[in-house]
Amino acid sequence: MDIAVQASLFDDPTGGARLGPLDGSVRRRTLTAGAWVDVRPGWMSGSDRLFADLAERTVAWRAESRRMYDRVVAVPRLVAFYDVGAALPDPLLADAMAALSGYYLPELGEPFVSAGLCYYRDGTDSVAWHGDTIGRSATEDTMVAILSLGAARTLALRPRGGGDSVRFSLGHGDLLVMGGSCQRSWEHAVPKSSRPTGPRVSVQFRTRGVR
Ligand SMILES: O=C(O)CCC(=O)C(=O)O
Ligand SMILES: [Fe+2]
Repeated sequence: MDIAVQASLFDDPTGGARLGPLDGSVRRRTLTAGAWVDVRPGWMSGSDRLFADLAERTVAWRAESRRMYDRVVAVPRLVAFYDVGAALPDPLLADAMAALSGYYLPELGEPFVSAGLCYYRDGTDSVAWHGDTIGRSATEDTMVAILSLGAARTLALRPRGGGDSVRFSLGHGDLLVMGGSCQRSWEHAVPKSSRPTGPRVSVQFRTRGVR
């Protein structure tokens, strides 16, 4: 590759990343009890630079070692949390949050304001079954929007109190949104993978007062 071209690629602060449209390209799957999941594969393209930066450079990852949500869950993974008003580790994440807020505002009635980041270093990192039920989501419908970067991992959902689970494979740049009663009436997990699995970063956008 020509040196000048290469230099200009590095100069591009987005690293060539681009968010596709949401209008007309989000597919909704209705679950039971007022829960639903929206999926938009390949929402962010060209996100290799963003992924590498988040994984290795711009995020102060910490180990998670606390009681999480409504039960004690195993959380072998690294995390970082950007609460309302905090500068996100990359302007692309601010763009993503703004785009999600705009698209979902008519249905959600409020913007996404926080970002939780999780780093799954390999297939042995995971998060066990839980709902995001800290705060208003314990009693109210909400949405949790997930932008997945890096290696593909399964996000599994199952109804609380038993029933068949539903599995989604989340790949590089994919968007998945859990909505309605999903945090209260269903649980979700990222199971361990026994196959060789590369690193993955998950970005979860939530509304005010929801963890
Ligand atoms: O890794 C994911 O995409 C899901 C993370 C999650 O459920 C959580 O942190 O609450
Ligand atoms: Fe969660």
